[in-house]
Amino acid sequence: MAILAVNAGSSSLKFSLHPLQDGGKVQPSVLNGCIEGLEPGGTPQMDWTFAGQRHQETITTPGESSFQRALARLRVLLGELEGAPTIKAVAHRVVHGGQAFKQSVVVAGTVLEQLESLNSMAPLHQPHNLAGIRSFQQAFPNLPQVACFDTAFHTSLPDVASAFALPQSLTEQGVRRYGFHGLSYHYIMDTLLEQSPRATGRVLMAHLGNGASLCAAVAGRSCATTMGFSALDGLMMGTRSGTLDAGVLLYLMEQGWDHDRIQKLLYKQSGLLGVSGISADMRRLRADGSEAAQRAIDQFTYRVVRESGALIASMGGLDVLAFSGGIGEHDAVLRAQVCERLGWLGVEIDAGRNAEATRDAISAIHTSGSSMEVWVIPTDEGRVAAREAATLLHQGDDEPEQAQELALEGIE
Ligand SMILES: Nc1ncnc2c1ncn2[C@@H]1O[C@H](COP(=O)(O)OP(=O)(O)O)[C@@H](O)[C@H]1O
Ligand SMILES: CC(=O)OP(=O)(O)O
Ligand SMILES: [Mg+2]
Repeated sequence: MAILAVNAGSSSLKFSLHPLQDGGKVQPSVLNGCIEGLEPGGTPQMDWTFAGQRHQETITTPGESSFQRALARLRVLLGELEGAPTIKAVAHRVVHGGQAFKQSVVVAGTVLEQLESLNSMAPLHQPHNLAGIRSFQQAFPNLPQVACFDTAFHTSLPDVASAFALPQSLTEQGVRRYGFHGLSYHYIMDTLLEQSPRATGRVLMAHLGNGASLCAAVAGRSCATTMGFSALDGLMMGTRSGTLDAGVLLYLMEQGWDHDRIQKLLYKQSGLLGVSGISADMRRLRADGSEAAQRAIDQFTYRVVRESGALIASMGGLDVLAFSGGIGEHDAVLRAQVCERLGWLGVEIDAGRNAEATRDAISAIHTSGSSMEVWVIPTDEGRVAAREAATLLHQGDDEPEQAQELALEGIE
């Protein structure tokens, strides 16, 4: 038996298959894949690795939309893989759980409607996450669908960190900091706790990918984070501005900018792409070498350092720093510059270990004289989602009246 973990985005669908041990313990994935080109009119391309073999193909399966075509192909693929375990449930990454969902939930009753009411708080993610759940419900009607929230890891935020300096009535309505990338932080935190006794102290985790954020955790629990009410706050990102003086929005509104134009600006035209005018992709900017590309990289680095300082101060110091996400895992120059600028804290990394850490493995990159540990942790949001689903279903298994026949009959 296994759990299929799914991360449905605006233009991509990431999936991984996690076998379950007896007792419900989740194993690392045996199948990992990504389908890109899912935007309307796009040509879906699937890239997947099974049993150590990588495959790539252009999806030609017919269907109403590129997402439906991709899903139809994925169904067939899951049935074709020789020796793959039977799927017991599908675990979906859903970025926003709002005030109501503080932990993972089996999607039933009004859950989808409640989650839909949060769409405008994460317009780049939530509608696609939920469309993914609906499509998988139709494609695999016999399987439980489990929603696993990015916001759940941050429900431990103290009020002082989660409330904005706004009237209490708005805070009570739910206008407050939720924080995101929680599945990733959950994974990084658990990994650090397995690797180092110091991880029970003050930890700063940097998830630097297309979306980017920082999380401060003490005793394994989130106590401050840079993303807020929406996934716009905090660090500069691939196409998002991060923290912005709200006065800029008032100014733009006075200039006649409407909601949709401002939303597009903040979510799709800013960040590395907006500043460089070249690309949202850090690899392309590093390779470009132009002044505009360097300006965007410098600003990204500066913002990581500045926000790190704020979060470290909120914890009163630091014991462990961890880099993750596409940029955090691969970009040794970024890691070196961030650590150098935090040198006043006593952090020191080994240049050789830092350069080597660009491989897909957990690495410690600090020197023996460093006052804090520095780790590179390849994140695995799918594994956390699968684990959450396995736990929920295991609880369900203990209640005989809820026992269901979960065999994957839908797959031809
Ligand atoms: N070798 C690399 N060097 C620098 N940046 C990289 C490298 N590999 C990937 N990245 C960057 O990682 C980012 C994507 O991160 P990822 O966590 O995969 O994003 P997401 O899951 O949000 O789509 C892109 O900006 C990409 O350029
Ligand atoms: C919440 C968020 O920004 O997610 P991602 O990094 O996947 O875009
Ligand atoms: Mg991501």
